[in-house]
This record gives sequence, structure tokens and C-alpha cells, in this order.
Amino acid sequence: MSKDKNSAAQRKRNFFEAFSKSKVPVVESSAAKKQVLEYASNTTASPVSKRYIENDEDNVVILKSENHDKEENVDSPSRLVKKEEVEGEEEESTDLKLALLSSLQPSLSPETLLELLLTCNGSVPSASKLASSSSSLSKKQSTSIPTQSSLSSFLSPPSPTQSSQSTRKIPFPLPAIPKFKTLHLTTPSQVPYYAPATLHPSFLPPDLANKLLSECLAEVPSFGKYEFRLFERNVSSPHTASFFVKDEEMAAQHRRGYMYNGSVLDDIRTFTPTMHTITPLLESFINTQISHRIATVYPNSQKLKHMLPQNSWHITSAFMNCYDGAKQSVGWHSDQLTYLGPRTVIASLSLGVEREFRLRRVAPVVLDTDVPFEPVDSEVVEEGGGGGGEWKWQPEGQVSIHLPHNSLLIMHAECQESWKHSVHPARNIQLHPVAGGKRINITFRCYRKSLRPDRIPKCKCGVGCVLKTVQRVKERMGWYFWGCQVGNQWKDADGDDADVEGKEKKEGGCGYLEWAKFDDDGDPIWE
Ligand SMILES: O=C(O)CCC(=O)C(=O)O
Ligand SMILES: [Fe+2]
Repeated sequence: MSKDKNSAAQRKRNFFEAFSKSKVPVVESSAAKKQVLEYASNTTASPVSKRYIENDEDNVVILKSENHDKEENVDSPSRLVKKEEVEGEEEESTDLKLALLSSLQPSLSPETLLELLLTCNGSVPSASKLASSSSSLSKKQSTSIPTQSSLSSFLSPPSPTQSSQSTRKIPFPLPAIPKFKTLHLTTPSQVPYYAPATLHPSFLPPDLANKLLSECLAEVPSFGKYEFRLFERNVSSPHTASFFVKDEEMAAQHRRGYMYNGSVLDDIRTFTPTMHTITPLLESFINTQISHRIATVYPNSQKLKHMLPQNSWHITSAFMNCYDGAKQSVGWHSDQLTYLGPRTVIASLSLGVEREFRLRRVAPVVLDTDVPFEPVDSEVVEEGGGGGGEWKWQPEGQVSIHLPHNSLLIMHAECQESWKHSVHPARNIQLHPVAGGKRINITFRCYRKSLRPDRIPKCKCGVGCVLKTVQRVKERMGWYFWGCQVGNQWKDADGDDADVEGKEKKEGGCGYLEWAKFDDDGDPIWE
């Protein structure tokens, strides 16, 4: 590192450069503002570590980047506060305060924010108050599509052969990964080129991530173990998990009516304090990421049909998973869409031990499911084939992504319908100083009001239906249907519910099936 790069002025210039290209989560509600302000007055920043490991399995392709430092420089709120080039706590906490202040005052330039902080002796609450009461502050340049420092690195090359300054469009649809291959992605910037996901390491300010981890670890001992029938997923799951909602009222609603695999959950908990604190940060960040993806990846820069309107992704609930030791895992599955609706986005935060997450495409992305609905023989639409018109899907290889402590993986809108994911058992793990052998994962979700249990169809068993898509029948590829929860489960010895060929359907169930129609924004149209 050059001397010049180390100088305070240069560091400040670097920071401002990164900062002005970035979009910090915007905190809008007054309760959320209060939480950020509370956090701002208590926090000190500490360094984070991250590590990308390589793998020597057969048939493994490892994509390496020439410029790891640059490529790992990805977007996250804490990117703005974590300074590889900056030494010393004081600098870090200034950056953290700037990031927090920016989330409260998103329209102000970084220079203005710094001036405000200096004027207010470093107090974020006072600086924010001052900003709100002043009308003559300089504004950040407004752009309809926010760009991010890390997203510019996201758009930088996924392979070593390209120059780090060039940008390459993320292909849509994504290229096929050759059958039997596992593509190990070693930098976050590679992820969106091969999977319908983005990875944001060092997502939270380090102290906040550690606080959240400690809260989660306190919850874990009372988690239940779910074999084969883990909540929304019909899958072998040798790990423990629990379900969280925002408040008691929601918890009561969930206990009353939300069905998972034919029964209601009895273990429904409310968010821990830090889950509440990070909710507005996550919401703002995810909405920014979704908008960026729409602008840069999806055809004609339009949201995919059935996606939520822009800026309306919000957190209603979360599954918290705990993987204790190298062998605990979750088999191939996609998350059930029943309450999430079509084209859902899921924010998955990892804490503690780094583990390997895999993704595999199982069906094409269908852009227009708006085809005339006609009655068909229910056999034809069974997921996984059987009946006429079966889709001959060319099996594809898989992508492997390592998820370190405090990394956020966003599963984007095309992920659940066309891909499956899993957490791979590990040969060995590196213990985490706080979590020991445990990995905690929280998947934050946006349940739709229009898909509350009292609104969705019941099957002939009298149980709320499950929402699925057709994945193997060419003529109806991508269509959505409501089916019997029991009738849509498969006996599944190896945890892979994608490969149902040759497996038997579970006993019982009424075989109910009804086509599901959704409007452009993904809300159901009932007939
Ligand atoms: O632990 C993970 O990263 C994934 C968890 C998951 O797939 C789920 O909660 O549905
Ligand atoms: Fe999942």
C-alpha cells in the first residue's frame, strides 16, 4: 500500500469517492429512526474478518479473481464503515457514524454529513436534528437508479481474463452450468453471473452482527429438530430451526392459521431486539438492490411479472436456522411460496461458522405466465412429471457459495420458482470465536397480506392449500397452482425433492388442484 494511500486526506478522498457512488439504506419510519439513533449512540466499530476458501473436489471449477481486494469491496451498509485501508478505531467509528447519519438523511452529500457531524461533536442524533432543521444543505445528486460502490464492483469481471475496470452485463437468463460440475465462486462479484442471487459480505456493522449472533445463540437451545418436514420445506433437514414474527399480534395470527405441511406451528417467537434494529436497514438495502437488479439485469429494465411493486419489499417474518457442527445441513429445496407469493425475494443473513450454500437450476425462468387458463387433467401438472407433455430438462451443475459470518445473501425474484438451494454438509469447519461450531442463518421474508391463510383456497381435506409452480410440463411451464398440502409431498429418502422421479407420493391427501392466477404485482386474482 503506498504512503499516499495511507494519508488521512487520501483516505478521506477514497471514502468520499466510495460513499458518493453508494446508496446507504434509507431509514424512513420514525420507530426505525429511533433504533438507528439508539444504535448510533452506543456503538463502536471493530474489524471483521472474511475468508473465501477453495475446494479440491473432483469436477470442481474454481473461479478466481485477480483482484480479490477490489472485488470483495462489495455493497453493504457496513462497507461504508469498514475500511480496509484505514487503521484505528477513531476513523472507523467516524465512518460508522457517517453511514448511520446518511441512512437518516439520505439526501445529503457525504461532505455535508461530515460537516454536520463535526459541528455536532460527532453526535449522530444532534447532526440529524440539525440537518432536519436546515433547508440550505447541499443535496446529493439524485439519480433515478441508485448505483453503489460495491455494485460497480459487482459489475466488474467475474473471470480473471477481464480487466477489473470493465463492466459486463449480468446475463439473463443465466448460462447453464455443465452437468455434474460444481462451480465454486470465490468472490461475491462472481455470484450474480452464475446464480440468481447477490452476496454482500460484512453486511452489518461488526458489533451489531455480534450482538445479533449472541441473541440468536440464546434462542437456539430451545429450537426444535425437524426431520423431513421443515416448515415450508418438504426436505430432509438435519438441523434445528424456529420461526419468528415481528410482534405478538402477528404471532397469535400465525398460531391460529398459518399451515406448514398440514399443521400449524406451535413454536412461534417474536423478533429479538437486534432483529428489530436491523429490519429498516435490511428493508432499505433490499429495495435498493431489487431496483438495481430491475434496472440492470431484467429484460427491458422492467420488473419481472408478479414481482412486488418497487420499494415495497418489507419484512414480516423470518426463519432462524442453526447448524451445529460440520454435518448439519439442509437438503435441496425451494422455499414454499404459499404466503410469499410468486417471484419473492428472500434476504438470508449468515452468522457464526462459515458454511457452503449451493444453488442448482431445475427449470427455465418463465417470463410470461399469463397464458389462457383451461381445465387440464390434474395429473399433467404434477411437479416432477408424470402424465403427458413432460419437460425434458437438461440437468445442470451447481454453484457453491461460501457464506461467512455477517454476510447477506439475497435470493432474487427468479430463485424459488426455477432453482433449488441447499446447505452442504462440510468435511470440516473453522470454529467461530463466539459461535463455536454453530452457524446461524436468518431468512427474512415478506409475507403478502393478500395471501393470508383466510384468503387462500382450502383443499378437500379442509386444509389451506400450498402454492407451487409447474416445473416439468412444457406446455404449462411456470404456471402456478394451489394444491393439497399432503398430496404434494413426496417420500424423500435423500432430501432432494427435485428429483422425485421413481419416488412414491406420500399416503393421503385429496389430490386437490386449482390454477392460481396473479396480477402483475403478484397479488392473487380469485375467480
Ligand atoms: O441456512 C441457509 O443458508 C438456508 C436456509 C434455508 O434454505 C431456509 O431457511 O429456507
Ligand atoms: Fe430455503
